[in-house]
Amino acid sequence: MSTVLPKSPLMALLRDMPKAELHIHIEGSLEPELIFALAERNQVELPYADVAALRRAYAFTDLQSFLDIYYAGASVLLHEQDFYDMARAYLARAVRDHVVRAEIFFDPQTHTARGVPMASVINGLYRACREAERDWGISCDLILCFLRHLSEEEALVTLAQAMPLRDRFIGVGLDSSELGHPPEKFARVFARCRALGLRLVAHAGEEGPPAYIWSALDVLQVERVDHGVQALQDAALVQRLARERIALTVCPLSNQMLQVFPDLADHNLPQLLEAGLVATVNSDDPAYFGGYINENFVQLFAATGMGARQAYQLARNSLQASFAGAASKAAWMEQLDACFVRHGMEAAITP
Ligand SMILES: Nc1ncnc2[nH]cnc12
Ligand SMILES: [Zn+2]
Repeated sequence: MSTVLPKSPLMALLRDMPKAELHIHIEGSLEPELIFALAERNQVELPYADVAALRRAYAFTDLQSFLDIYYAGASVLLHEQDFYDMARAYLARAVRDHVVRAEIFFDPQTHTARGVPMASVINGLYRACREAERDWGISCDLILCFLRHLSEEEALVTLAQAMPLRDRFIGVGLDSSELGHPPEKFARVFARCRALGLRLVAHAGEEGPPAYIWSALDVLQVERVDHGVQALQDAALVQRLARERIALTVCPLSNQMLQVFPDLADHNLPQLLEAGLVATVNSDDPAYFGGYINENFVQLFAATGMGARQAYQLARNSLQASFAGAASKAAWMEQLDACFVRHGMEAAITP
């Protein structure tokens, strides 16, 4: 349930500023209403009577308690059109939050395990991306995630299944249950992806220890770390992340809902910025965690007391850390500066 917050110039700026969303699981954007509509369309039985009963189940104690419900929700996705509808709905919502660039995670193994063809998953999502670019001017690309609770052999099979559609996704990631499944379990599949020229990211340091962030960097050679909030426990790791300008895709409302930081006021994002890290704000699974990207910004800033300078830094970080081309990034940076001037916040963008 989102808190009602006072309208202030800062909150208006947070909502209006152009930003990139770099950590969004498309299956986590499935709203309960769409889950029920797809269940009916596809004749899938759900273990919940109605939307309200499903929403009542969204009381999570940790990552695993969320994942169990998230995978159940995804069971209604069967046909290419379902994947298209889900991504179209997310992208329409992202445009309203002034997202100019979205790098969208998807979990193919959740679907291929139920007999859904890989092509249905990728083609539906891909068509939604291209049409959103055409219709709304948002830039978007897909990142295929391997489920880390499954084996590396299964990840290798998944990669082989996706190869005929290699031009339809730009990178790979690693998600699902973190504890007990360290990044190095996926060394070979990531090496293969690197050789294929795919961009590399991985969830690390959400619930897991700093050691998982080290191995995501050293073994998988990722370019960004998803979450990474546990990095602050390790001063040498913070130095490394800052020196190499490795971005962290932080998800405040997710961290609150999964009890990583039960109180948003205690979230360590202000300290991550203070330490010189390239932190960004993202929504993770917005349909489950109470808000899309702007809600993450607004609630985090209201709880921590951060101001316009941090807003500028976070928006810049997101655009800079995206896998978009240099010309697009330069254009978005200009739009960002213009937005701060329009809001009378020039002081926040002067060095
Ligand atoms: N927050 C999260 N962590 C790991 N895997 C996920 N899959 C969807 N959301 C996730
Ligand atoms: Zn995530």
